[in-house]
Amino acid sequence: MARDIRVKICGLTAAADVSAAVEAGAAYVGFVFFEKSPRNVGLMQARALALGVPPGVAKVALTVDADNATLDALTDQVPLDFLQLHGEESPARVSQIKARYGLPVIKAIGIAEAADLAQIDAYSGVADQLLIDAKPPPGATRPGGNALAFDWGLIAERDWALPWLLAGGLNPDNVALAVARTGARQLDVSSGVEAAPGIKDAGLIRAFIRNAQGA
Ligand SMILES: O=C(O)c1ccccc1N[C@@H]1O[C@H](COP(=O)(O)O)[C@@H](O)[C@H]1O
Repeated sequence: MARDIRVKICGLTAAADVSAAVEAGAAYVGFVFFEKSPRNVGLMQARALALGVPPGVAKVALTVDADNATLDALTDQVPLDFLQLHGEESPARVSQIKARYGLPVIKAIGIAEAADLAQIDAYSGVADQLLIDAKPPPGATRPGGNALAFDWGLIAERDWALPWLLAGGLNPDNVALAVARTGARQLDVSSGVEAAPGIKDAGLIRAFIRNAQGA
């Protein structure tokens, strides 16, 4: 039987990839605003992509420790449904951003060991959703999008009051196991549906969502 799993396809840079994600059944599409990422998009590029997203599919902007000037321009130019904060934003900064922009916030938390799970509680009162991702490896040039999974056993049998997404190293081959091990109802993927860093593959997007939903 098909599972009711909501999928976010992140790091979209082309209209054809947005269409592929939407047609495959994505619940969220994500645009990366981080210059060191191969998936980085400019404001006008993101605006054009976001305007092509149909109602019912949430548009998410991913930023990393962005300042107010950057977020002012972003939220002014690009129609958005969520901000995904993927840096070291403190709980106080998350609250400030929520109040200033009036958008729900997804806060990314990097996990490498059990002690990192304490971060989840720290953000539970302020974020609208959590994104539980692998902590970047030493020397990484970006805090996510590294095709790296964490030990799913660390969150097996766990649940939190907030809605949450599982991320980090997911791909069409491991997604069913990830869902079975963690009980995640929402998933986020970027590298695992790419032919090369920053180049999405429509076939992999379709396979990911199909395998995630067990269809
Ligand atoms: O995708 C990026 O380049 C990126 C840059 C900076 C922060 C986060 C980024 N990606 C997010 O990381 C997770 C996991 O990605 P992956 O599936 O392991 O490639 C996901 O939320 C991406 O959107």
